[in-house]
Parts: sequence; structure tokens; C-alpha cells
Amino acid sequence: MDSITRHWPSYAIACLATVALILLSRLRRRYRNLNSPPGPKPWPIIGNLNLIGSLPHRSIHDLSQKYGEIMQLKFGSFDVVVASSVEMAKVFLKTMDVNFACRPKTAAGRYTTYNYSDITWSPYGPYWRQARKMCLMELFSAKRLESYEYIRVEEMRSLVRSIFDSRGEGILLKDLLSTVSLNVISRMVLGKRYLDESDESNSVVSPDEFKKMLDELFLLNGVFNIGDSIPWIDFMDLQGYVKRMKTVSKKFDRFLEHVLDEHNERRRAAGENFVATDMVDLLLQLADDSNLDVKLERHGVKAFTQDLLAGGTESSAVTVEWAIAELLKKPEIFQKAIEELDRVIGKDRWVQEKDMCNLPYIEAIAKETMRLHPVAPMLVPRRAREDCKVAGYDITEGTRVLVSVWTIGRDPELWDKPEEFCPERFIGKEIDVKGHDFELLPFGAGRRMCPGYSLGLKVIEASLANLLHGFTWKLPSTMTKDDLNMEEIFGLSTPKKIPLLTVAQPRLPVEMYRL
Ligand code: HEM
Repeated sequence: MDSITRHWPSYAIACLATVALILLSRLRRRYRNLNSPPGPKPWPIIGNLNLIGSLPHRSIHDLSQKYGEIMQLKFGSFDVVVASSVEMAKVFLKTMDVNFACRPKTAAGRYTTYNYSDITWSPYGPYWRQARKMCLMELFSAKRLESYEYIRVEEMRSLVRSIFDSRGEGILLKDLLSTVSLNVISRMVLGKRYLDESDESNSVVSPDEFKKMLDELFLLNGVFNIGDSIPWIDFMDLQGYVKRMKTVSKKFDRFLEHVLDEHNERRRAAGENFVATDMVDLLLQLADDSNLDVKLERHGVKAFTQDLLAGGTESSAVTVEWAIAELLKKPEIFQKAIEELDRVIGKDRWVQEKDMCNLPYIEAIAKETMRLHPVAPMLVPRRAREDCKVAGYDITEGTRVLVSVWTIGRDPELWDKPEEFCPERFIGKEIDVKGHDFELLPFGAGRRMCPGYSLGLKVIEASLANLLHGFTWKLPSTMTKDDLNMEEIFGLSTPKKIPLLTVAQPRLPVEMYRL
């Protein structure tokens, strides 16, 4: 109340300015005779924000059922177009991809990624293009990923060992999964686990604290921050998100400064003989390269490093947790998966990445999980770079674009009994998740598609396969499958609202767990 009283003159000016802007934009539309996509009538100032609940992808899904495959909403003073069919996704992410390859400016991009210096929030242009080139040529090249396979194998073993040690007890699966992906990604990106408490030099932040920081970063990068839609009231930070963004980015900065200092020290000490062994080494080398089209500054290296750590940790853990939760609801799927694993792998070895092409049923479980629980249900927002026409409708420059892969994954025209978890639907079908088949786009498609998809997919498939191969999974004895809560929370990723608590029992001969 105090803050509103104190700021009322700015508040009044803000309201007037917004009303004026809306009237102006309506006049502009009428004058230009624009034919906008259908959508609900917006209110002054808030537009259609009143229709968006705590799970925006579900609210938007419901609206798209009424207004169709392309609809226009108003979030405060911004036009938002939602594409929710294969045809529309193709237009925005393929045919006209270059016009929609920009990101909107958001508080998250500004405060948590060194003022849009990372890959995810940087605008379309030479800096972002150079970043993607680095991903393609250096960070995620097939050769580089292969060279890090031993890390994934070691971390998978340590996952299996911790589950074995907790056999028969309730396990919070996502915690263990996040540890694996965090360790895999820190070893690849930072050169060591970094968050290993046993290592004295890693005292900057504890693993638990770091996981909390990542959760917070993911949440804040996906939330609907009102100030992003109604910039005039941004300064009030009504939801307190901006304050949280500043806090979390300070914590990350402290950690990243420590990482870069250590890496630079190692480089200095090695002198001429220095060989890059991790992604931060590579980024620091690129930062020294005077031939780069756009200079990569220290804050850019920090922003990229943070992007890689965040992108690589949360998404795969979230996906595998959903997969096991779905299977606990349908034990017959466990049975089929185990039959396949016993037949192809046998009981005397663990699953390796190269086995995946012979495990179509496990692959199908992963795809079915990503169909029903895409980590980013509306991808990451895009922004129209120029005025254009889509399906006969006018889309004006600056319009934000959401592609609802959540709705596409539930389209009854594409999927039989879409709400049912049924991996069989993928057996014998050539549908992949690599951005070619627009009915299944968990990693997006086009220029802005996830650059880490092949690493993400490797981690998801290998952990899922080994969890199913090594253990039988049950709910705690006090729970039935009907008690299993399948609600989600919305952020940049969409994890289970209530973390999955489950009980594992070893399935293979006991010596197999002596890893
Ligand atoms: C495990 C599963 C993963 C899923 C489901 C996932 C999903 C996505 C999605 C949906 C996008 C937005 C695409 C778009 O706007 O069209 C994205 C972008 C991105 N992802 Fe991933 N991702 C995963 C793993 C990773 C990994 C392992 C990394 C890096 C280590 C990563 C780094 C990024 C980055 C940097 C972007 C921004 C790309 C840009 O804006 O140009 N992701 N991811």
C-alpha cells in the first residue's frame, strides 16, 4: 500500500500512458486496416492477462481450443501470437523462421544473463550467430560429445551406486537425477565436478545451494513477470521477481568469477603447453581470439557458461522424473521395457549409449514423455523482427510469438487418445525429436532450436534405460498409483509440482552394482 501511495503520480502517468498506447495501437490498426488473428477482446492496461492462470500453458491451450491454431492475445501492451498446430509451427519455425528468430526483451534476460549476453536471450544478430557457430563447431560437435562419453558413463555408474545404496528406501528421484546431469555438465563445461564438497577448493557454493540456484534461475526465466508486459509498472516489481532475479544472478556471478579465475590461473601456469580440456577453456580461448567477428567479453564467457550449466542440468532430470512417474501409473509398460532390456542387453552388463538404436521401446518411452511433458511447453518466446503476413493475418513487428508444443502434443487430429501415456504409438514410426517432425518438438526447431539437444537426448535415454535395466520401481507402501500427483509447476522448465518419491529394488545380479 505504502509503495502505491508513494508512487501514485508515476502510477497515474503509467496508466494514462498505457491507455494512450492501446488507443494509439487500435487507431494504427484501424488506419492500416490490419487483419489480426482471432483472439479474446483485451481489457485496457492488462490486455488478456486476466485469462492467464498459474499454469500459463494450460490457460493458453484452453484459449486456443476456442480461437484456433493461430490466435492473438494481448499481454499488457504487447501483442502475443500463439501457434498451436503443426502447420502454424512450421510457418513460424521453418518457412518464416528468420523473421521470428529474435527473442523479446525481458527482465530475466536483462538481470540474469548479463544484459542478454547469453545464447538464449541474446537478440538475433552477429553476436548470437557467432555463439551458435561456437556451439556447432566447438562445444557440441559430435567429436567433442564423443570425447566426453567417459564422463557420462562414470556419472551413470555413480547414479546406479547411490540408488543401490538406498534400495528399499524412499528416494527423491529428481534429486539424484539432477546430481547426475549437474556432474556430467560441470565436468564437461567446467572441467571437474566443482560442486564436490569433498574438494576444499570448491567451497564457493554447496551442491544443494547450487541446485536451488538453478531451480530459481529456471523458474525466473519462465515466469510471467507483469513488468515485461506492462513496462510502465516495471519499477514497482509487484511480484518481487526482479528482486529475486538480481539476487540469484549475484550468487551465480560469485561462482562464475571463481571458475574463470581458476581457469585463467591454470592457463597462465601452463603457458605455451596449455591444452583446452573443458568448455570454459574453449570459451576463454575464443575470448582471446582477435579474429572473432564480435569480441567475446568476460561477461559473455560467464553468460555462456551459465547457459550451458542451466540448460544441461534441469531439463534432462525433469524429463526422466516424468517418465518414471508415468510408468508407475502404468506398470505394464515397465514389463515391456524390461523384456526389451533383458533381450537386447542381458543381465550381465549396463546399457551403453550405442545400444540405444537397438532399444526402440525405451526410445519410445522417452518420446512419449516428451510429447506429454515437454520441458518448455511453449518453447522460449520469439519476437517478430518485421511486419509480415501469416495465414492471411497481419503480424506486426515486435509481436511476441509462442509455439504451444504442449497443445500440438495433445492434438486429437495427430494422436489417438492423446491424454493417454502410450509409447507404442511411436513404434515403427519415423518421428524424431530433432526438429524435423513438427508434431513432436521438445527441443524446438529452426535457427533457435536447442543447441544442446543431442547431449540432452543422450543423458535422458541413457539414464532412463539404466534406471529401468537396473531396478524395479514402486511407490512407497503408503501410496497407490491413484495417489500419485501429476500436476506441474510452470517456469522455463515444467517439473512435477510434488517431487516423485519412489522405492527401487535391484533387478540384476548383486556383483553388477560393484562399480
Ligand atoms: C534435456 C533436454 C533439453 C530440452 C528438452 C531442451 C529444450 C530446449 C528448448 C525447447 C529450447 C528453445 C528452442 C526454441 O526457442 O525454439 C532450448 C534452447 C536452448 N537450449 Fe536446450 N534443452 C535441453 C538440453 C539442453 C542442453 C544439454 C543444453 C546445453 C548444455 C541446452 C542449451 C540450450 C540453449 C543455450 C538454448 C538457447 C538457444 C538459442 O536461443 O539460440 N539445452 N532448449
